[in-house]
Amino acid sequence: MQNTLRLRLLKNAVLPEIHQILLTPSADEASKLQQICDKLAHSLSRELVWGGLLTQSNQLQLTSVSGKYKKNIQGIKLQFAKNDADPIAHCINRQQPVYLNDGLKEICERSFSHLPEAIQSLPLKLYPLSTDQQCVGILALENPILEYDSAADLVQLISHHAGFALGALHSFLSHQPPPQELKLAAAVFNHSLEGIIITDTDGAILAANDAVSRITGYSKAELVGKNPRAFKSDRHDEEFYRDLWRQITTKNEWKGEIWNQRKNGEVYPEWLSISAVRDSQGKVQNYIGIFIDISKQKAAEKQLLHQAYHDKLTDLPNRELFLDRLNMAILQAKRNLQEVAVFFIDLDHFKYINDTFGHTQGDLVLQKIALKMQSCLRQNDTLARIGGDEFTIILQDFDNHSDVRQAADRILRCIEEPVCFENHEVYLSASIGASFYPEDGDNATDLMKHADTAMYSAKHNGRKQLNFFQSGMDGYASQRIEMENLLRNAVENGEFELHYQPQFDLHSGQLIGSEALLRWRRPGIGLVSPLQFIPLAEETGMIMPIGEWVLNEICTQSRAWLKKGLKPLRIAANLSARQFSCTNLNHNISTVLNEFNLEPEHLELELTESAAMQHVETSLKTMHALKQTGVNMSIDDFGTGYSSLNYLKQFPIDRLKIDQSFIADIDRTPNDAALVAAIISMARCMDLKVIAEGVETDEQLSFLRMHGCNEVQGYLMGRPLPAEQFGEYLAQV
Ligand SMILES: Nc1nc2c(ncn2[C@@H]2O[C@@H]3COP(=O)(O)O[C@H]4[C@@H](O)[C@H](n5cnc6c(=O)[nH]c(N)nc65)O[C@@H]4COP(=O)(O)O[C@H]3[C@H]2O)c(=O)[nH]1
Repeated sequence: MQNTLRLRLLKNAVLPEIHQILLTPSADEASKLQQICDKLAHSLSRELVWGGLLTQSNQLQLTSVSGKYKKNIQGIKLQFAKNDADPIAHCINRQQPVYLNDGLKEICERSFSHLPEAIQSLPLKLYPLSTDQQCVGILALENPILEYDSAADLVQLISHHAGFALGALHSFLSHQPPPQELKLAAAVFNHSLEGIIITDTDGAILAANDAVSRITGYSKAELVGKNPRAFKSDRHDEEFYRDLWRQITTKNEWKGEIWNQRKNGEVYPEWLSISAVRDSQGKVQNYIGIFIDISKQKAAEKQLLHQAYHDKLTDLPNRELFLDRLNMAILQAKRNLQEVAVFFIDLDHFKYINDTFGHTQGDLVLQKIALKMQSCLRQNDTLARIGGDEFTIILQDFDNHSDVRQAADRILRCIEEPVCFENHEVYLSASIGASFYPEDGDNATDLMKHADTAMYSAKHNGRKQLNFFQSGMDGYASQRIEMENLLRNAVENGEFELHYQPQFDLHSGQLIGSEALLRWRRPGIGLVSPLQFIPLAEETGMIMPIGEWVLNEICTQSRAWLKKGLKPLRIAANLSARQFSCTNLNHNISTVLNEFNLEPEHLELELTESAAMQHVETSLKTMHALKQTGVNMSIDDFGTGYSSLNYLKQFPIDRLKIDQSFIADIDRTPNDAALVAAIISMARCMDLKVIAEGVETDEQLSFLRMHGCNEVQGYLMGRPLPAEQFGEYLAQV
């Protein structure tokens, strides 16, 4: 009873300590065995306890010895026979304790012959250190004296546990890389930039490296024992996690992007791979999660995606995104039986802004225009920039077409408000074309094409307006392309000619000049009015070579008439707004005058009021430069624009040309009569000459004379004539 009690006490005291030794993380089997020997020698008061481990060459090496003769025994390798007659082989093969009455003498006597007789013959009991599958060594204890004999059970239990633990460690080590590699693996684990988490099968974290703490914000102490569920964000639903675990169970791993939460609550994306670690029986032992924080990559990816679908200058959606949204809008409208409106917006004469102020300022203006347009749209309307000065809009959820018209009017009005930048103020306008789903097309391509066609029609009809697409406009678009091609060849093919219309002094009645008016003699068609092709030539830039041809032709003709002995005559040339904004215009004019040896005062440049007033500051500079060349200058179509008198005073011009629309109605519309009278008196005050064009009747002529108009031009006095006929006319006057 006493022995049983003592044994129980011993068991309670010794077993946990032995377990502690066995579970302490260490790969050194001999040292664990040594600690066990020491513990048993001390607790059971034995003079000799030793432990031997089986070597690869099948010897038993006494790696651990406790007791007085430790030094003499430790390290000895015992050779033993394979059959059960050898007690060591018996213990190992049968996995049973073996009692040695004659102690060490019974095993490999030669190995211990140097020891004192008392030790050599100390009775011993050998216990196998074994698992079910294999034996890794032997634990030997001085034979228990009788009173402690019952401790044999305890020693057997210990040897069994030790055998199991050492066996497991042995098989682990035999599958592991050598210690140097183990150290390297540990270094990789600790210093890896990837977060590495090892959990048990319940998901409790057993180990986490520094990167995990850095990424999640939890300290290592906080992490151990925690379930990675703590990192869950609300970005994924339960099905996502169910699917994740389904994959780990069936495919042993899951890889993918996941949004997790840091300790501070911040949700971030990570690239995570979770693998299940299984034992040789395929049973899951652990889970290993390896992840990297991809928030920076995600941000860069987002940025790239944004750039791919947005315009760099205005940050508005670009063509790709616009088409994508339009397709969506069409699908939605199809479902809800609704309409979609598409606007194609082109700024009128935007090129002048770039040409005049430079591209940087031009870009600034575009940004301001984009902001303005955005401000007059609803939140779910899409505004995109699809090219230089081209914008497109998708409108949804409107009741009728008049709502769409109102939206377009709002846009037109806000574009017409002055744009201020640095010390400048510019006035712009736009032309808008609109098409509707399903009326004008059931797909994005057709709707865009038709809105574009409608926009060209708006330009053709005088700009600054909205035109809805109509089926006949298709023809207009193809006509336009055809016309553009024909115009391109017209200069080269010599299809242009100039007609000259005389201008007279109203008081003396003398011929004082002429205006050169362009005609296009289209093969097979005949003469085409400039009104039919000048706007297109302006738009496409074709006006530049055409304008150059006109100036050259005027000079050639003047020289020819002079050569014929005719009196020199002032000839007025119409200058397009595009030509006027050309930076080396004054140089070109001087060159051509020099080339033909003509006096500059015999050339007059007519600039329309709207072109002159468009960029007044620049106009002023250009006009002064032109004036330096000695040519005359006049403002054409005066009265139709919005001249600022303040600027007008500063323009170095010689005459104002009153637009023929006022002259036509002088005798019918009192307002026009009053306006013409006012223009004449204002010009007089400003010391400018006034010429009235489109004079067709004697009444108009009398009115102009009565109000002091200086010069006149019109069918009443003479129609425009081809050069040859005009030469003949000149010869007569
Ligand atoms: N009803 C009526 N019309 C009269 C009368 N007297 C003259 N006209 C017409 O009025 C227009 C006057 O030219 P504009 O105002 O400069 O208006 C010109 C001018 O703006 C432009 N244009 C003509 N030639 C050129 C050119 O070489 N370059 C440029 N950029 N534009 C040109 O085309 C416009 C139209 O030219 P045209 O068809 O030749 O038309 C001419 C002329 O034929 C009249 O008594 N009654």
